[in-house]
Amino acid sequence: MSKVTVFGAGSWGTALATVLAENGHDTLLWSHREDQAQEIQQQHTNEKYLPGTVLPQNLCATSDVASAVEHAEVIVMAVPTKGIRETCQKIMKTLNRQIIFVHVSKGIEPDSLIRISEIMKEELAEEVVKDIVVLSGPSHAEEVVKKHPTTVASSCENLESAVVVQDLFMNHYFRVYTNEDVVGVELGGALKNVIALAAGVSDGIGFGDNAKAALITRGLAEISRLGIKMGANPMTFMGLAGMGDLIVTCTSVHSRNWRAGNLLGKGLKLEEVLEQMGMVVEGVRTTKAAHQLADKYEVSMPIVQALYAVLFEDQSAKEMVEKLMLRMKKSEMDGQY
Ligand SMILES: NC(=O)C1=CN([C@@H]2O[C@H](COP(=O)(O)OP(=O)(O)OC[C@H]3O[C@@H](n4cnc5c(N)ncnc54)[C@H](OP(=O)(O)O)[C@@H]3O)[C@@H](O)[C@H]2O)C=CC1
Ligand SMILES: O=C(CO)COP(=O)(O)O
Repeated sequence: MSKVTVFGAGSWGTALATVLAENGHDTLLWSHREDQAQEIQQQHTNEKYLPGTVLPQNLCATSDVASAVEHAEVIVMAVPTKGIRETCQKIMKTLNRQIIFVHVSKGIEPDSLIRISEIMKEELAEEVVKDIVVLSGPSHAEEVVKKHPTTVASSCENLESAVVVQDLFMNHYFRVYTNEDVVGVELGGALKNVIALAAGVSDGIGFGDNAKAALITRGLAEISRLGIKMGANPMTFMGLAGMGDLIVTCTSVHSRNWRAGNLLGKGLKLEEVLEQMGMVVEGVRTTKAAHQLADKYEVSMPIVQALYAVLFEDQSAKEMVEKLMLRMKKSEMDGQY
């Protein structure tokens, strides 16, 4: 049994804390809101993020950072990308020993253009980090708490730590594979959100399965092209953190990115969509980052460009689809990998 603290009590942090508690680990869930920590601790629910779910009785919660840090042999970071720096800074105030960090967030920081593990390395002192492990794959929180079979990858350059995290989470409904390609696993998880937004837009406009299959397939080509230039193993994009997560996010009503895209496709403005969602839509900031990365690495990413124009340049989604379709003709294999 290990002592684990999960930082971030949204849908995913709560679902993962549930898996850990059910696996018998002494699990503490940290929320930045006192009322939410109390709800989880006393009523064993998290109604805003996982309505109707009864959480394990042995799952404890707190909003006190110092006791959350004190508890942890392993820390799981489950806050949205934009909260990673701030949460690491809070943890650094009292952490005085070396532990394994796991992160489960799926984003890339605009402007700095760095991945989550790189952000964490900037904010956490070397002396307190044994390793940073990424846990990522096709895994909607809503299905995990129903114990529906789910598979993810545990990724770290140090395989030993990836295995430690595999062992922490593995059970009969949550299967964890190891993968040593951290760059590919982080990029796959972040960039699929951009394509899922586009798939939602397509569905919102009223296009059908042909269009969605095109977005998934050509989206994967864009992700792979960029990922390979950034040093990822191409095979990762065929795996759970690549194709697997792309499929689940582009096709599931659970996906906030798909749902946000769907509302955009129906004609709502981005600000209206984000207000209506009330949960994190990582793909919006990551579209900005992906657009910048395409420029930086000189990679052709037409779907990313089209979505950027819809989100940030007030272009009509329908017109952007037409532009995508009427680009210069090419071979399917042109600049593919
Ligand atoms: N949901 C899922 O199925 C999956 C999500 N992920 C990834 O996990 C990450 C977290 O997503 P998810 O749990 O779904 O998001 P949610 O929107 O469900 O919850 C976000 C949680 O983070 C809290 N929060 C927001 N900003 C901060 C901050 N600065 N410091 C501390 N806490 C903060 C929110 O609090 P408040 O209520 O006050 O806003 C809320 O509790 C994302 O990167 C997502 O891509 C990965 C796999 C699956
Ligand atoms: O990453 C996820 C599933 O693997 C969750 O996707 P959304 O953030 O779009 O809900």
